[in-house]
Order: sequence, then C-alpha cells, then structure tokens
Amino acid sequence: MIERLQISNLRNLTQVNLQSTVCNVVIGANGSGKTSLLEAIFLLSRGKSFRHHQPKRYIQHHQNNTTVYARLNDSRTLAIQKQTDATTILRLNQATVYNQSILTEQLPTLLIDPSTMDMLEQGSASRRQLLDWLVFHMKQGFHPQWVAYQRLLKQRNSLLKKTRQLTQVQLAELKSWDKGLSNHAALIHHYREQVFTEWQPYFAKSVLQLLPSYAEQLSLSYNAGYDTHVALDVQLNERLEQDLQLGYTRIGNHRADIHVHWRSDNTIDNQPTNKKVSSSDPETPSKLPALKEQAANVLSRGEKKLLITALRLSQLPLLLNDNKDSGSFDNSSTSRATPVVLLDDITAELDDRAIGILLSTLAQLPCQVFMTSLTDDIVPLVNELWSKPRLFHVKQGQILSVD
Ligand SMILES: Nc1ncnc2c1ncn2[C@@H]1O[C@H](COP(=O)(O)OP(=O)(O)OP(=O)(O)O)[C@@H](O)[C@H]1O
Repeated sequence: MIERLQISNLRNLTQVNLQSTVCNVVIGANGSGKTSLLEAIFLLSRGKSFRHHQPKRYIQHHQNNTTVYARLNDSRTLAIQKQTDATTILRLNQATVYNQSILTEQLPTLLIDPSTMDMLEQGSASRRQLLDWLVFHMKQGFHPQWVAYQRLLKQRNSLLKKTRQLTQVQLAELKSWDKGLSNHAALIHHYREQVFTEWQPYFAKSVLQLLPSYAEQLSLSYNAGYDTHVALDVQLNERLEQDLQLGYTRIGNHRADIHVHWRSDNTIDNQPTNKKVSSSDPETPSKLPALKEQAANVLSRGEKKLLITALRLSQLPLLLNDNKDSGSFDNSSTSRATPVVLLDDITAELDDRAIGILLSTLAQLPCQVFMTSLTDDIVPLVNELWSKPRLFHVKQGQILSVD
C-alpha cells in the first residue's frame, strides 16, 4: 500500500507530497489535477500514462522531466523519472533497476476510468491488456515469454515491411524466428488460457452483482489469436505469402482477444433453420430460437459501463485469492504489494446503485483505493464503508489533506 506519494512536474502538479491510507478521495473542480494524480500512480506502476504515450505531453510545460516517488507501508520505495526525450530512470529501494516489470510487480494498479468505458467497441488491444494484467500478476513465467515473443515479432514485421520477395538467407532467418515465436506462443497461450478459466466464475459473480438481469445471458470467451491446435510456425509458414503482401504478421498471440457474448434466455437451441416461426402457428414452440450476439451490440451505454466495471472488478478477488494461495501475502521480501485501484470520476460514469456495489466490494478487499470526484457527494458512502478514509481537495494543482 502506498503510504507516501511525491509527484513533481506532472501536468499541473508541480510539487505534491501526500500521506495516503487505504481509501483516498480526491475532490476538485474540472482541470484541478485529479486525474493527473491517478496518472502519476499509474505511471509509476506501468511506466506509461493511460492518457498519452509521449512523456512530453504529461511532463509539465517548460520542464525537462517528471518524477513520481512512493513509499509503501513495508518501507519499500519506488520511483520513476521520465524525461521529455522518453528516457526513463527507475528505482526500487533507491537502487536503479532496468526493467519496468520489477516496479509493476511491486505496485499492481487497476484503473477504472472514463476512457476504459469504451473497451468493448475498441480494437482488441485494451481487452487483451485486461487479460494480460491478470496473467502478468498471476503467472511469473508469462512476462519473459511475452517480451521474447514481442522481440521476435518486431524483427519479423520489420522484415515483412522491407520486402515482398525474401532471399534464401532471409527465408532461413524468418523460419528460425517463427520457430522461436511458436515456442513462446504455446506458453503464452497456456498461461492466458489457465488464467482465463479461473477468471470466468469471478466474472459471473460480478455480473450477478452489477447486472443481475443478465446473469444467465452474459459469458466470456477467449480467442488465442491463432489456431492453437496447430503449431504457430506451421501456420505462419502457410500464410507467409499473405503476410508478405500485408507487410505484417496477421496471426499470433498479439492478436488474442476476449469477447463478452450475450445469449437470449427463455430460448431453445437448434431451432430447425427451415422452420418458419409464427406466433399463430399451433406447432410453434412456446420458446423462441436462441439469439447470440456480441454483448456490445445489445447492451445500453450504461449497461456497457456496468459490464466493463464487472470485468475489472472481477479481476481483483481472483488476484487476491491467487496471492493467498501462492502464499505471497507474507512478510518475505518477495511478497506482492497490495493492489491499488484507481477510480477516476466514477460518479460521472455509474449510477448510485453501481457505485454502491463497486465501493462496498472494494471496501471488503485488501486493496488500496484512490478515487476522484468533482463533488463531495461520495464522501458519506465512503465514510460508511471505510474506517478512516483520507479526503483531499485539489485546486490548481495544489493538493490539500482535509483532515
Ligand atoms: N503538460 C502539461 N503541463 C502543464 N499543465 C498541463 C499539462 N497537460 C495538461 N495540463 C493541465 O493540467 C490540468 C489538470 O488536468 P486533469 O486532467 O488532471 O484535471 P481533472 O481535475 O482530472 O479535471 P476533470 O475533472 O475535468 O477531468 C488541466 O487544467 C490541464 O490544462
């Protein structure tokens, strides 16, 4: 859990130094700097912003760098400095580290913000990241495989981009990369599939809480991005001509996706397709044929937000149970940090009932929460759910603790 947070030169946050607790509520007007505070914590955890990829966008104007520092309740310290040319300096317990994943492991952050509310309609990347967030934190072997896969994929794509006609030497090189890709792909898929299977009952439970009328109708599916019954290199070889025309690799783990499906209830499956259904036909069965659709095509905008909240929220108890099972909530130096949940302006996104369910679920879990809000309407509920929440007011980049 973050106990002390220091930020310098991130957007309008020139110097922030605050002491945080389990639940932290940050209240301020539009443009005061609330989201920037969450952005800083996310940056420390993930090495990137959830708003802009280029550091010069979030580094304060006329400054060369931004720094975020956190001291956790077990005295571990984490720090990141991003410079305008994207140079990154990372520190764990004052020692320089060269891999962002080391900080990510120490500080798992889960973000629920307005921009993630479109993930059902967007391309697969944000949904894949949703699954990979869990896989990263639950399966230690995943990240090195993913890094190695990405490296080979990049090499392959740059070759495909360069030429449409491979020389013998290039072909031999490509085949050796494909072999490597195939080995990493099998493991990446294995980890993802395992975690996906464990996730499903948690997702069903969250849907039951947040979208009870859809409890029987919504289900998740995972698409590996290629046919997992055949080795990836065999498929890449078969598709080589197409990939050369496209200039990139069309199939593989980098194309994996998760989908939420909606299925009508009160239905029958296997309705003969040649049978005309008519309500006046005495032979017409009382139930209608089953309908299946992507949930995004059926749910209202508000329901989609609830669904995305259910997807996110369901990940936490799974991760926390996994931590317990793997014995990592002990005092050893390898113990995982408490997950930090970043809720940006949820009152603008969700109705009161959903906010109540979301917050009461979070209050029961061993996680830390930072939430932002335009008004203090949320405070009575927070006071009911958490024993000593901290309240902060933000004004033009100045953050003041209320208590
Ligand atoms: N690179 C930058 N340098 C300095 N200030 C910036 C930079 N980028 C954005 N800002 C300013 O930082 C302020 C804080 O923005 P932020 O998104 O954190 O506000 P917010 O409190 O979350 O607002 P809202 O409630 O409207 O979402 C804005 O006024 C914006 O103009």
